[in-house]
Amino acid sequence: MRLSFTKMQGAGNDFVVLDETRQRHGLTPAQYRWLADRHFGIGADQILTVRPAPTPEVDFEYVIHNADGGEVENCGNGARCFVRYVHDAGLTPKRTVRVQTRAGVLTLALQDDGRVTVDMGAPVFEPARVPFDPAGLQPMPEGAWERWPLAVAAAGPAPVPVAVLSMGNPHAVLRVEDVDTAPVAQWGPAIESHPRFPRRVNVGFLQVLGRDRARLRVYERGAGETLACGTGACAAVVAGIRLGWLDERVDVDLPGGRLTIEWPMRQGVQSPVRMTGPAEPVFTGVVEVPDLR
Ligand SMILES: N[C@@H](CCC[C@H](N)C(=O)O)C(=O)O
Repeated sequence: MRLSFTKMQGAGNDFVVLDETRQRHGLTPAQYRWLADRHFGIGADQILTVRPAPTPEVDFEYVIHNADGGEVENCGNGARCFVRYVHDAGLTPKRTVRVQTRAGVLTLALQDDGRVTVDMGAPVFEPARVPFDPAGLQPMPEGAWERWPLAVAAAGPAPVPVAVLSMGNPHAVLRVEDVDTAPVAQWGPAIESHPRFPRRVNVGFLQVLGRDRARLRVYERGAGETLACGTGACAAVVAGIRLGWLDERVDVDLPGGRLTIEWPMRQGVQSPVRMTGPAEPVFTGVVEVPDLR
C-alpha cells in the first residue's frame, strides 16, 4: 500500500501523521510498528491518524498508535501536531479546533507564534480509572490515594514511591534529585509493566528546580524514553502541585524542548490542565508499506 504521510515533531516527540480524511489505510499493528521503526520504516514515537468528525460536536477525530503498534487513548504532543497539521493541510480554516480522542474531546488553539495551547481536560485520580491496583497498600491520610505518593515495588533496591494519575492515559510520577542521573532506563521499563498497572503506565522522572520550573524525562509506555511527553508533563506538574512542590504555572524542560503547563488546582481538582508548546512539520513523503499481518 502506498501512503502519503507527514513527519512532525513537538518538542522532539516525533510522529508520522496519516490523513484518513483523504486516504483510508486500515493498517495492522505490524504495519504501525514498521512505520515507527527507525531502521526499516520512517521512524516515530507514535503514529497519528486524522479522521473526519464522528459527531457534529467536534471538527475531527484523531487516533494514536504507539511505536509498539498498540492503540492508546491520548497524546499531548501529538494533539498539538494534529492541529498544526489540519490547519497547514487546509482541512480547516479554524484556529481553535475540537477533536475526538479515545480519552474524550480536546480543544486546541493555534497561537500566533505557531505554538499550540491544548485544553487537556481534568486529571483523573481514582485508581480504578487510571487504572491502578492499590490492593494491600496502606491507605494514605484522609484516604486520598490521589494526594500522596504511593509505594510501588519496582526494579530498584527498594519500593519506589510514585504519584499515580491519568491524563486520559496512565502515568506514574517519581521525584528525582537530578534527571541526568535518574535510572530511567532501568526503572522505566520495570514500572511501565508493573503488575499494579493492568494497562501498563508511562513513567515520569521529575526534577523540581523551583516553584515554576522543572525538568522531566519520561519513559513512555509502548515507545521507551522519548525526547518529550505532553501528557507526561501535565501529569508531573499536576502531581507536583498536589504534593505542594509546584505553583499553578510551570515551565517544564524536557530533553527535546520546553512545555508550559497550567493547572488552577485552587479552583478545584476538576479544573482542566492547559499545555502550551511547539508543533513543527519536518518533511512529507510517500511510503510503500509492506503487507504485514
Ligand atoms: N507522547 C505522548 C504520549 C503517547 C502515548 C503514551 N506513550 C501512552 O502509551 O499512553 C504525549 O505527548 O503525551
